[in-house]
Amino acid sequence: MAYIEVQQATRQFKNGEQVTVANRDISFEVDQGAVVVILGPSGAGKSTLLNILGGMDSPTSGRVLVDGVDIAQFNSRQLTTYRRQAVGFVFQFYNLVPNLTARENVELASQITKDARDVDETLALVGLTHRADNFPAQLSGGEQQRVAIARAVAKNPKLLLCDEPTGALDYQTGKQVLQVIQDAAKQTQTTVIIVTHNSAIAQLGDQVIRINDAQVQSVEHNAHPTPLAEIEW
Ligand SMILES: Nc1ncnc2c1ncn2[C@@H]1O[C@H](COP(=O)(O)OP(=O)(O)OP(=O)(O)O)[C@@H](O)[C@H]1O
Repeated sequence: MAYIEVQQATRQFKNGEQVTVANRDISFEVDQGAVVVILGPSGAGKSTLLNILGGMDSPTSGRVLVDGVDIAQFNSRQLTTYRRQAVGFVFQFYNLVPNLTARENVELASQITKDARDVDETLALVGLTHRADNFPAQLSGGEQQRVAIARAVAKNPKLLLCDEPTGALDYQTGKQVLQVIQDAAKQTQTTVIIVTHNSAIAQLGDQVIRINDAQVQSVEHNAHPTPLAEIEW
């Protein structure tokens, strides 16, 4: 059985008379430890899908099996536990706590998880040992994003969800950050889902899911993902 199985997931939003279908009959499977890129234009429904996988939202209908459990059936308390224990998030704008140091930001995440990784080892994993005592404002964008990755990975999550993780970074820094995500994921055997509208990033995925107009357009398996150093965008 695949690690993630999304089966005909639909998410509708109702606003008075108006109904928006953000995800329509979405189905795909993901193997454990895979790096998956979800690609699609603005408004295609990527964030909606990521929110569902991350337990921040539930589909209106359909099943979302993660490690054999249907999270679409979870009540809000179960979703909170799922988010806390099973999911690491990396956002476009880092979302670090400004008055905590890099180490303290990572500690904050590890403290709420049962099976957390060692904080200093995790900072070393993202190459930030020397910046551990700095506050976010003292760090570059790329360094802040690496703290955010460390914070997500420190929870030892089943799933690492990244929403446009390079969206606020320049070209070279963006590449370095993707490399950190890829290396951290492979070393920790974490399943990674990266949402982006940048089709160049798709080449690094073990799997690429293209979404358009709320639906899955194609699912591609990549036996030989392109090494990041060779990807240009
Ligand atoms: N809470 C909501 N209420 C109503 N409509 C929503 C809500 N969230 C998303 N939508 C609509 O669902 C559709 C898909 O939105 P979504 O944010 O998932 O797309 P996206 O692919 O992530 O876009 P972007 O790349 O611009 O973030 C859009 O038409 C959006 O307006």
